[in-house]
Amino acid sequence: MSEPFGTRLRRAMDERGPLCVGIDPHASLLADWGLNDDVAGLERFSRTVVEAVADRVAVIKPQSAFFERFGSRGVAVLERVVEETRAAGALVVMDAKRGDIGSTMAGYAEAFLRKDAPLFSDALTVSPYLGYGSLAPAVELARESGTGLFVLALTSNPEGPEVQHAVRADGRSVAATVLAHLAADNAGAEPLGSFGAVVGATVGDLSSYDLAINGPLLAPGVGAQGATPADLPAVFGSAVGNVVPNVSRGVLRHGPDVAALRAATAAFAGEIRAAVAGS
Ligand SMILES: O=c1ccn([C@@H]2O[C@H](COP(=O)(O)O)[C@@H](O)[C@H]2O)c(=O)[nH]1
Repeated sequence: MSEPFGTRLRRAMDERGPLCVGIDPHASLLADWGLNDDVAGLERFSRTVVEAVADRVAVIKPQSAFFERFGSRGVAVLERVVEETRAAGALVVMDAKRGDIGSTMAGYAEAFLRKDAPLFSDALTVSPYLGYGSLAPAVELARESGTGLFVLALTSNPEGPEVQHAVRADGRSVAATVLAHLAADNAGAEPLGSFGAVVGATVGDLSSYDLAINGPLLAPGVGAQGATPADLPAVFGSAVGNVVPNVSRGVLRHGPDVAALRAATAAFAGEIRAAVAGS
């Protein structure tokens, strides 16, 4: 049986720090890097990021949307990015935000979490808004293949609260319900469960939420969306040690120079380390 994602992630965070660098090849970034908005530009951009940082950060998060927009040739680039990232020692969290009825969810799970799949990743972002139970096939396959999930709970965008803060008949919010399901799926896991939540670093006061899910908290929003590493202790409180902060554009805007990408990554990593240590 494969070593669980949560165990591998904890080790990677301890060895390399918790920073996750996102690969988000926006058309505007390709232009800023002097690249064409085509498959060759996509490939050069993504593989430069892998070369610059995959040997030094715990996690790389490719944003599938920016590869899918080029069709099958873009997806082929994504396959190479996944392979090269893992070869360089970083874990891959595929940000594809999949979610569907259970029988279809099984197909999505096979696409990303089955060991011999071309896009086999260490973890996948998923949406629970067809009901957390619809994710069961992905939870089951993740357990089998030693992979993980990051379930959208409290997203970093301003539109999220209208759904996520909605209160159910039992008085509990939708997001709190997602967190409670994750805690149940992570019960008894050591040192960390494999089923994480996406909780934006921009969301502000989380004191009414129980973030003690015994799993990782993927925190987008640092950098371009306005949150800073210094905000993390106040937002996540005692759960800050399980936070995996994601920075995409905040690092990527320093390319295409590899040394500059590395310097930006090191600066974020240092600020995050200092913020977490001082909390
Ligand atoms: O709540 C969420 C969930 C996912 N994301 C994704 O993270 C990155 C953020 O990129 P930045 O350039 O650092 O803003 C991007 O891929 C989003 O789709 C998120 O921002 N918020």
